[in-house]
Amino acid sequence: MGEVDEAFVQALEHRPKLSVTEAEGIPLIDLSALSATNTSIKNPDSTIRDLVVEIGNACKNWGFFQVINHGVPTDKRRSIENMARKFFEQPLEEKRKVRRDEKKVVGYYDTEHTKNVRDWKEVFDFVVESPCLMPTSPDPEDKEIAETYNQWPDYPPEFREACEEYAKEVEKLAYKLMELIALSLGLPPDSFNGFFKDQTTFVRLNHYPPCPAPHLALGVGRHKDAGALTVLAQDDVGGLEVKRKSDGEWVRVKPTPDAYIINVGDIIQVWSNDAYESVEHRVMVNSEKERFSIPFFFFPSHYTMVKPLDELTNEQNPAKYRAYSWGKFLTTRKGSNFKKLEVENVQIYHFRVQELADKLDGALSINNK
Ligand SMILES: O=C(O)CCC(=O)C(=O)O
Ligand SMILES: [Fe+2]
Repeated sequence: MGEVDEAFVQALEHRPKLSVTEAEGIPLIDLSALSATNTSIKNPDSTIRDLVVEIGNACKNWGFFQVINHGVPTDKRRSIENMARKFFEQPLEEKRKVRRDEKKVVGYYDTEHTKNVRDWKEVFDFVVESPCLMPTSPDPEDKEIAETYNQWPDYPPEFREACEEYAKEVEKLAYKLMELIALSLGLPPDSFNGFFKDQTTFVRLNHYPPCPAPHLALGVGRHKDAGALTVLAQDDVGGLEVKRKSDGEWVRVKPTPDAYIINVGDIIQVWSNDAYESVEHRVMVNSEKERFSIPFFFFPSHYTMVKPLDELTNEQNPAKYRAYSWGKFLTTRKGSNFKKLEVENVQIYHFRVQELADKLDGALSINNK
């Protein structure tokens, strides 16, 4: 077994077990009720209501589920998968022509770190709305906003079209899922839609090459997704592991052909005031096979102030988080991808009301707003 650069090596307690626990019980949800001609989310009949209960339970108990009969055309998925394969096959100097840097925040990148350990992967990112508006600096006083444009490679020639068409289809699915989630929280279905006007959503093409030391390195280290919802396509190789809520065990999400893996992100956790929690996950690599995956990170507009929804808080269940600016949060995270930080990255628990109270050593009387 070969060795890898020290930058990739996980601390002992975070190294993957090479024996795999398959995730029995990650809910598999059939969305065909949504495409039946006589049903609509706006006017839910009993089939939609059953679906809403299923989605609510999956969000509460797992934070992760898979969907089938989701309405995303298979040919659009095949096409972006083929483009990803062709793009990553190229020599490094070709891929680096569209590399990401501190100014161009999307494009090709092969040195991402998760919690200060380098990931065994290369990625290509593109924003779904181009230009996409984002603050230029994490400094709360700096109000400058910049337009982000995608960088498209010359090869393969159909790359851009395949990416844009795919994103359009997955976006429709993401909106439907947010509507079902709203209903499952007892809210009107369109409760979240307004946050996604001027969205900062991006799609990532992930390529995990075979790794000579899969017992030391990870494709992506343990993390939670910061956005609202992630809609993930994985190929048939497998490697995604989810930290099971019931016992903290890392379990593998078995690939289901053409299904999407959906997970609740930090923003839904905050909006729902912890009714639904964002769950930790990571990606294992293996020594024989390369793996591809395509997450769609559904992100609100930069000017969204993320906080528990008023409809979901009251005197008995006060807001557990202070409002934070999504744009500033995102810019802080993006900036940190370029350096190996000595300190932990910004996390939603930094905005927990309790956290603040603890910090001030009880001097503060908790403000329920
Ligand atoms: O590749 C995967 O299966 C998941 C990747 C992931 O969790 C991420 O990019 O946030
Ligand atoms: Fe993730």
